[in-house]
Amino acid sequence: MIQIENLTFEYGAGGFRLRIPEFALGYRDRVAIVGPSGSGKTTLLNLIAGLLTADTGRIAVAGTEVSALSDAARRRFRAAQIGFVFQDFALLDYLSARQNILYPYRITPALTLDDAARDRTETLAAACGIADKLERHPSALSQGEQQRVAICRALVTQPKLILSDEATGNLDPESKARILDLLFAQASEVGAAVLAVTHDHELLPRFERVLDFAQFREGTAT
Ligand SMILES: Nc1ncnc2c1ncn2[C@@H]1O[C@H](COP(=O)(O)OP(=O)(O)OP(=O)(O)O)[C@@H](O)[C@H]1O
Repeated sequence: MIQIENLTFEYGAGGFRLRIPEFALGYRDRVAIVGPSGSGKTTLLNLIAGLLTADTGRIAVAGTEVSALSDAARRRFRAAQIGFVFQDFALLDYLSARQNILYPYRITPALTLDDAARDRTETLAAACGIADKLERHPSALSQGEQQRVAICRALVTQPKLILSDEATGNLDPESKARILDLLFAQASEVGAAVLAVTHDHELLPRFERVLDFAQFREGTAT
């Protein structure tokens, strides 16, 4: 699902530099990313999603080289293939929770907003415990509720790749386990791969593999 070779990326000359010689994520894989704050975990997710562009090297997602696409094509590709739970949720406050969840359908002509998508919104919201909050706007929701809206939005399009940046960070332990169950259940249903940044070490046994960013610190990696 993801193939990375000789990736380098720098935030401007002299800025933080990420170098990953090789990384592969198979279809249906569930891999956790751990590592110190500031080690580049979010940067990697943004590169995979095409929100940042690598300086050198290759990132292929589902066989498509993301950096070779035009901006518009990359947006379409991301919306159709990738569900991204952002660390800061990235919700739009002028929209209700329901409209936020269905937002990918507004911005992606290739996605059809049909009854199935509306039903999935209800099902996901119920599974996340926010079914009665769907008409509220993000500013009237708690951090944990906003996070769950962001999770529903990432899953509603049934993406083949789920990128999650601390998707359970603002939740209590019981909710964390439940949300991870939901992410994995959704992933299994559509055969999706999961790549999840987490600081919750108790969740790591749930993943097949852990990518530790401590190894990339001095620009050396395996
Ligand atoms: N837009 C930016 N411009 C310049 N530097 C940036 C930018 N975004 C992040 N950085 C720097 O890049 C480094 C990696 O940041 P990143 O957010 O990828 O780390 P992280 O491992 O996800 O951290 P955390 O666990 O705290 O979320 C940090 O030193 C950060 O300050």
